[in-house]
Amino acid sequence: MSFVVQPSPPARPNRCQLFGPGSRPQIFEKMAASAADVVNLDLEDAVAPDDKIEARKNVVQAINDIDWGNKTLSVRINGLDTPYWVRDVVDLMEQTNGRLDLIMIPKAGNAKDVYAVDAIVSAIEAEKGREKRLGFEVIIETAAGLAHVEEIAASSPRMQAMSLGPADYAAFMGMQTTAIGGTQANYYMLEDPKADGGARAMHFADPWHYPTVAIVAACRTHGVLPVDGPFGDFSDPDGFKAQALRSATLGMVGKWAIHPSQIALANEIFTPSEAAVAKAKRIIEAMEQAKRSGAGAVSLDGKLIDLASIRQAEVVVKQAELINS
Ligand SMILES: CC(C)(COP(=O)(O)OP(=O)(O)OC[C@H]1O[C@@H](n2cnc3c(N)ncnc32)[C@H](O)[C@@H]1OP(=O)(O)O)[C@@H](O)C(=O)NCCC(=O)NCCSC(=O)C[C@H](O)C(=O)O
Ligand SMILES: [Mg+2]
Repeated sequence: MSFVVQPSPPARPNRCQLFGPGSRPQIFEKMAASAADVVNLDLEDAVAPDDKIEARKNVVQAINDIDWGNKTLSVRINGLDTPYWVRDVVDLMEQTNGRLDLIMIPKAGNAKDVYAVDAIVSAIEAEKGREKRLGFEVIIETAAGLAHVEEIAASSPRMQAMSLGPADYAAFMGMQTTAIGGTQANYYMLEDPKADGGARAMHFADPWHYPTVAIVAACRTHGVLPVDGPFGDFSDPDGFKAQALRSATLGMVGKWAIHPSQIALANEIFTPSEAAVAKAKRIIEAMEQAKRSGAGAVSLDGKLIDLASIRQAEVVVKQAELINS
């Protein structure tokens, strides 16, 4: 046990982050009317270089003009290795009305990347006398980002969320795939040749397991929301759900949607089911009784529960309360 208490992440739902290119203003109203908790207007990789300036203008106008309701509103700026990002930040800070909640920093490679954006945002916030502090979210999608994941999570009090970007991650790691997330056909093990009469079933492994766990650990240490990134094949709802279930099981709180058909899937998987909440409440109740009778560990439905079970059950109950609040 550490003397350092694990800080809580921001208390807001983040089950689904819906992305849309800044160069496609026709869909902005649909994004605002969607059931996603977070809307991400994109200035980065979904916008062609020739459209960057126009997309920035569209996004500034949309932030000011559209009713975004109670959504968390975020803009993904261009990467710090491009000529666009400084103007992205300055225009968002100087030309919008204060509705913007977050800036998403793509390809964050170390804490200095976040510091650079923080310096500009802090200066303009102070100059303009803005009372609402803009938050940051980052994408871990490079080898450097993964190597420095913890310092990035700890980089600024503005940090609210951290996503895995499987497409760029695969590219920067030199992985042999062009798919965006999900099962990789060549990442499997064959059953022992001596087992099952030599039939040799294939067992697919999860190439996203390591970065997912690294992100979750860094986020949980520093009070940041860990989020699963995009699943590119929007014609494969089962594949999306399987990926989302894996990341939810490992501690992530939500997933990106790159098409409206993925919003309900993400919301379903990252909302604890009634059965899961009921079971969690039974565990808490049983442990309350156990504590009153002086026991630290008891059995419930033929299984061990102890004080750690309370903490596990509270994760489920708190997540459900957050969503229903
Ligand atoms: C993927 C798309 C290009 C598909 O667009 P489209 O062909 O228009 O789809 P549909 O015809 O099926 O659309 C059906 C209706 O839904 C509306 N629509 C489409 N997309 C969106 C959206 N994102 N938000 C809201 N509404 C949307 C259409 O207008 C249709 O409406 P209607 O006509 O009224 O029925 C497109 O979905 C798209 O652009 N998606 C977002 C792409 C994006 O932002 N990508 C960036 C994030 S992923 C990434 O960057 C990788 C990551 O960084 C990494 O490294 O892993
Ligand atoms: Mg990317």
